[in-house]
Amino acid sequence: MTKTSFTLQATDGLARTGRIDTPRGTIRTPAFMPVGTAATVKAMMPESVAATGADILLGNTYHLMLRPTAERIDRLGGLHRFMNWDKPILTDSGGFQVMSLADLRKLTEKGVTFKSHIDGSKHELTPERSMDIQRLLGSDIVMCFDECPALPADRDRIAESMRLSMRWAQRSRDAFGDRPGYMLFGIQQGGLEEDLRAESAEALRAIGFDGYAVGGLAVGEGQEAMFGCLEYAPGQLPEDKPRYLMGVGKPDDIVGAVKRGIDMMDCVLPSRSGRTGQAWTRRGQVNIKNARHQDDPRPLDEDCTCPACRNYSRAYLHHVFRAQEMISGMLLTWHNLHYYQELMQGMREAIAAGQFAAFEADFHALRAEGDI
Ligand SMILES: CO[C@@H]1O[C@H](CNc2nc3cc4c(=O)[nH]c(N)nc4cc3[nH]2)[C@H]2OC(C)(C)O[C@@H]12
Repeated sequence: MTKTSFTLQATDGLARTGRIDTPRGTIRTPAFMPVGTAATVKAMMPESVAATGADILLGNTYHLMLRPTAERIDRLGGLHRFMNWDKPILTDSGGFQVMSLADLRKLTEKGVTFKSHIDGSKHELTPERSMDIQRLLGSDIVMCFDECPALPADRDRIAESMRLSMRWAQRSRDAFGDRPGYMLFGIQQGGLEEDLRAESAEALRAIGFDGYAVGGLAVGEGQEAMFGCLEYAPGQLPEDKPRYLMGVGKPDDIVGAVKRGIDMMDCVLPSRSGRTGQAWTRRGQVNIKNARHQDDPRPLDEDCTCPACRNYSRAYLHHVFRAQEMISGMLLTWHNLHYYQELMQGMREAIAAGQFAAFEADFHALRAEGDI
């Protein structure tokens, strides 16, 4: 199969379930994408990531262009071969990471120049260069090169930034060209301003993309403001294409986003917090480094089938975190990613059965406040 397609299979309220078909495999939506920033989902073997149920993972243009460079990965057969992951990969386009990680950034109409946070070397990213890097990586889903303003920002700054991103979206589309089997997603901007978000959605729709991301969120605005934006932003985007909310989030963020019509999400949280001893479970959060787990023979989550919950006690996990053993981050990252994928599967089934409201009620009823 050389084409790509998005098929909506069922809806329940604004929630949707479907599939994105690509030559490298099918992505079941709603989908959660583990983050594999530097060509690895930290502390996980690729086969373990697949075992958690992930259909797709995320890579980053910014990190890979700096090290080992997109040209080297291309010479070695592309990112899938390089990192031994043969399912779909979505790559972010670099603008957001430049603004959150690089030094000495200079933003012009052309693009962004910056110094590497790794070795201080000078680099430039433009829509054209970002498309070229993502092509060299072999990314199945390419993101437009955009600018994501830090919040809070005044309305004029948000409008100006959004309009720049829309001009960059056109340049990204033009530079991407015609690539059957590969998808290009536009990214909506506009901060928390409904009319600016509508203007951005119309600009993207006029250009035409294979999917549409809600960008500019999960940048410190908080869940209430994010959900407020999600009351209208997904509905401004084409209904027949995937809607991707970038950088989200905690389990309750994810359930709330799917409820409001989001199909895809990514977040460093399950892997990053797994490495620090923070476990996410259906009953809430467990900080395994807390002394009260020291003698607890129970698993993290009695109902979880992941290797950490099947084979180890809280006492063991507590011990290996205290002892700073490498297995600690491996086991908790595996558990967290497994839990996130179970959450997504549960929502896909609930939407297909017209039971999303009941699923959401159960989700919240089970979650205790604080450490369990
Ligand atoms: C919980 O993780 C922290 O929160 C950020 C995730 N939030 C986020 N919002 C995003 C927006 C955009 C966007 O508008 N455009 C493009 N191209 N990519 C984006 C990527 C994004 N990721 C992570 O980013 C930092 C490093 C700030 O902390 C993490």
